[in-house]
Amino acid sequence: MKVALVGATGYGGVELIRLLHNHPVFELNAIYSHSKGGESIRSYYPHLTGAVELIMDDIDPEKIKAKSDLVFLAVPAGISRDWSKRLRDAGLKVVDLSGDFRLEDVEDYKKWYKKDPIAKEELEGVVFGLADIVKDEIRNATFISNPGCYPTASVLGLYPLAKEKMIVKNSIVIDAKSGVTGAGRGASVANLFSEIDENLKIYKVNTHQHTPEIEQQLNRWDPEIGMITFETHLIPMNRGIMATEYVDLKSPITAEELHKLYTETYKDVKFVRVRPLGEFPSTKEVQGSNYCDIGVSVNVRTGKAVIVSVIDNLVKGAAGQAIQNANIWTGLDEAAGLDLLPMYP
Ligand SMILES: NC(=O)C1=CN([C@@H]2O[C@H](COP(=O)(O)OP(=O)(O)OC[C@H]3O[C@@H](n4cnc5c(N)ncnc54)[C@H](OP(=O)(O)O)[C@@H]3O)[C@@H](O)[C@H]2O)C=CC1
Ligand SMILES: CC(=O)N[C@@H](CCC(=O)OP(=O)(O)O)C(=O)O
Repeated sequence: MKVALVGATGYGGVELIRLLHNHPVFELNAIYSHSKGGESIRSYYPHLTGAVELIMDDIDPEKIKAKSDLVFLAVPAGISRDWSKRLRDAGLKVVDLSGDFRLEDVEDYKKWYKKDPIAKEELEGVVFGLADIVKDEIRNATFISNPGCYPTASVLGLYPLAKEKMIVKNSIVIDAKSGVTGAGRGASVANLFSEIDENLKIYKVNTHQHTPEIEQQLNRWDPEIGMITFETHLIPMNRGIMATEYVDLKSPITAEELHKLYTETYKDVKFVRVRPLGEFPSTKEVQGSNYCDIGVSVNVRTGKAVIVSVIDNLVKGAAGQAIQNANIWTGLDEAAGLDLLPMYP
């Protein structure tokens, strides 16, 4: 099946190029950029020399449709919405990596993304593609909205407790850290080496746009979960997210019982790996892979459940999950092209 990529010059785009290069069915035959049409992707990413030397074209939905059946759209929120519509109108299947279509409440989008809300009709048929959990919804989608990086780690970390309705209202605290590639390739002073190296910064305190996305998903499984406290930090590394979730539970539970809940929930879920009790994952242990690794514990003094979930933001948090979604949507093995061991060390 021929697939296209819009937003090829970005970090999400170039990670899609890497993963699609070895895909057994999807053939990436065309890539697009709004400002670099006519130029070779190699000139922006020399590591692709001799392997992928496609020339980028201007974004033209009709032209894309003539060449490909499915498109991965990896452009910023606020820009994605118009391209999504035009690509869908041209008859393409679209997997969108931006935050534009993730929030069911359009007022939430306005409030947290500080952009004009999307018309409700535009959300019809959109599926929030949390690929490890909602496979049946994905098979019946008309459009896939790929989850955000932090929400992927956080929601997979909390799903077993949410579906069993074990969480005390408004009690969830998520302390999350990300590598710098999460911010994309665009230059900014805040992301200079001299600002990031040997530094740890909290950002978007109580205002992060992924807050309502996490709440929306958790409240689907348990409407009593309410609101969360979600804080994000930038750490001096390229790839990786660690989300540590602190939760009050309605009834006391032992660490063994909690661990059993997680291992049972995820026993048939290929890309979520629950670590043995007492072991906690680190970001390097999933780097370059589509895995989300989880460690669980109970603080016996306070009774809080403490869950640690890690992903590679560019793979499970973006390109990998997008391909997993496209695999499921088109009837392929969900792991096609994604059976990658993490790069270690
Ligand atoms: N980085 C990450 O870890 C994650 C990213 N995402 C999401 O994926 C999407 C892409 O992110 P990322 O690759 O990191 O971002 P980058 O900043 O690295 O790249 C942005 C891309 O968007 C394109 N673009 C910018 N403006 C426009 C426009 N007006 N019209 C069309 N294309 C445009 C750029 O193309 P050009 O070359 O023409 O400038 C570039 O290819 C975003 O929505 C982001 O939120 C989601 C999860 C994780
Ligand atoms: C490190 C870093 O800056 N990460 C970005 C992730 C943004 C992102 O992925 O944007 P969406 O809202 O489109 O999902 C952030 O925290 O805003």
